[in-house]
This record gives sequence, structure tokens and C-alpha cells, in this order.
Amino acid sequence: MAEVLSADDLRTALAGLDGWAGDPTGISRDAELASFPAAIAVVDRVAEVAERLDHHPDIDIRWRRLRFTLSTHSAGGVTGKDVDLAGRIDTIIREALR
Ligand SMILES: C[C@H](O)[C@H](O)[C@H]1CNC2=NC(N)=NC(=O)C2=N1
Repeated sequence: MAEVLSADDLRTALAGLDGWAGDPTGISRDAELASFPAAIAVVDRVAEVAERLDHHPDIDIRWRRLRFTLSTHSAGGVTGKDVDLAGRIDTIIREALR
């Protein structure tokens, strides 16, 4: 089973990501897209990846602004699965903003 990262390991992991913050209970990242449809397209791409990984973010949608929050429910905190998904979400957002 995946293990919750220590605060130290989490700090190291966050340094390799783009705009994520939080603590061992959860990490979040905001993104502002060009439009509501552009934001929904990002959500759709993230949903596809999440299904494939069987690991799902909480997603807050406000017009063209998104907030993704990640934790591993079964472990009760942030694990390597969340760091992996966060990196994939970064790639999707980067491509959408290009
Ligand atoms: C059975 C299935 O693997 C689990 O319910 C998955 C689904 N997606 C999940 N997503 C997240 N974020 N945490 C989980 O523990 C989790 N568990």
C-alpha cells in the first residue's frame, strides 16, 4: 500500500512540481484558463488520466478557474500516487495554456 510522505519528502516532491502547495494531508494547485470551455477541457483530460490511474483528484470549478486537491484516501494523506498525478496535471495545464 502507498505510504503517506513525510513533511521532508513532501517538500522535496513539491519542489519538482509546478505551483502545488500543502502538507501531508493534501496538496492543491490553482489554474486559470482562458475560458470556461478551456477549463472544462482540462478537467476532461485530467478525468481521463485519473480513470487510467484509478486515482482521482478533488476538483473545484469556478468559471475558468480550477483548483485540484490531491490526497490518497485509502492512506489518509499525500503519497507518491498524488505526486505522480500532480505532475501529470501540470503537463495538462501547461499544454492548455500554451
Ligand atoms: C477501488 C479504487 O482503487 C479506490 O477506491 C481508489 C479510487 N480513487 C482514489 N483516489 C484517491 N484520490 N484516493 C484513493 O484512495 C482512491 N482509491
